[in-house]
Amino acid sequence: MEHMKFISASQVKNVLTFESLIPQMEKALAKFSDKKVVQPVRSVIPVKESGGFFGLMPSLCSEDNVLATKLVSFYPNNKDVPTHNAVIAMFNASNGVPEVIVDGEVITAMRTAAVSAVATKFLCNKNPKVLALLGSGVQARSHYQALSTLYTFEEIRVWGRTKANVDSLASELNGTACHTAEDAVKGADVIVTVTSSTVPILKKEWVKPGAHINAVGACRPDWQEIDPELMRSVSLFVDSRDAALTESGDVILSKADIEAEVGEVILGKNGGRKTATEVTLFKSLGLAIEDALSAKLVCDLLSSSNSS
Ligand SMILES: NC(=O)C1=CN([C@@H]2O[C@H](COP(=O)(O)OP(=O)(O)OC[C@H]3O[C@@H](n4cnc5c(N)ncnc54)[C@H](O)[C@@H]3O)[C@@H](O)[C@H]2O)C=CC1
Ligand SMILES: O=C(O)C1=NCCCC1
Repeated sequence: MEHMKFISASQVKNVLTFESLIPQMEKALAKFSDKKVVQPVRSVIPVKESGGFFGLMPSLCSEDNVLATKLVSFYPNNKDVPTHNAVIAMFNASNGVPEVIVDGEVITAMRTAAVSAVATKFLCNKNPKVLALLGSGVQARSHYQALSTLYTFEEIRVWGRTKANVDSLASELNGTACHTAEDAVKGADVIVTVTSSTVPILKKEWVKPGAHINAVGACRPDWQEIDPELMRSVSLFVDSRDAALTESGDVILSKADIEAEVGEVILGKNGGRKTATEVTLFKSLGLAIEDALSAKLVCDLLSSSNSS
């Protein structure tokens, strides 16, 4: 390990774009559901003293020569440092030698939103006009950017727990700061839940027929962001069935039936949305292969920018 490389967050930020990442995440979801990826459900250790969690996310995709693991911490109570921190360690899949460590903070922010963009592309009705963001942190910003790569929204609405953050995000996005979650989601075509809430914040009666929801928070088996009645009424898509049934309080506690993995929709094994009026919901937990293929993309982009 004489020559281990490190790629910093600012290097990642300089080369990674949603235009390049979204197709890569479509590939990651499809390969995962096509069983081309070896990946256990992540192991998570609660760090009780600080209310934080530490997760280990390994994956192998031999056809891409990718062997990697993300180490991620999420400390929802952090104030002066980011709530989510990560590194992605890349190994040579042929000989097992570690080659590069990539900062995972920007990748986690961007790949999660890119994955939601893919789910939205496959599940949403055509021409969504109103986007509602519930949450005003890192993922809210990132989801706006990723979804705006695919769609031109006429209206952006933001709601969150902290008024100052909601006001500043809404003004940054030229959107509307909403006083209640209900105000934000009424009539919205695409709804994104990106909070650290552990109790439901989105109710069934607020959601318009035909809406699409990306449910991104609540990654613990006893945490929820979505009203269980809404969970049971939607067409439910997930990134991984195994992960959803192990980690998602929204899925486990509501006992909602899973329609398919989004990767199965991409592969054409499931038809996705069946009617214009049903509500589709993508429950995202985050897959290790998303991180591995994002880190590989960063390495490839950096080496092509260095050689030109
Ligand atoms: N599915 C996935 O792949 C990933 C999911 N996440 C999850 O997405 C969520 C958002 O992550 P970030 O934006 O990075 O975190 P962040 O810390 O930047 O933002 C969290 C947001 O949640 C709000 N919030 C906290 N408690 C709340 C409550 N009780 N009610 C309403 N709002 C509340 C905060 O005010 C803030 O706006 C978290 O739950 C996080 O764990 C994060 C990364 C990947
Ligand atoms: O996939 C990830 O990375 C995360 N998922 C859930 C919350 C922590 C980070």
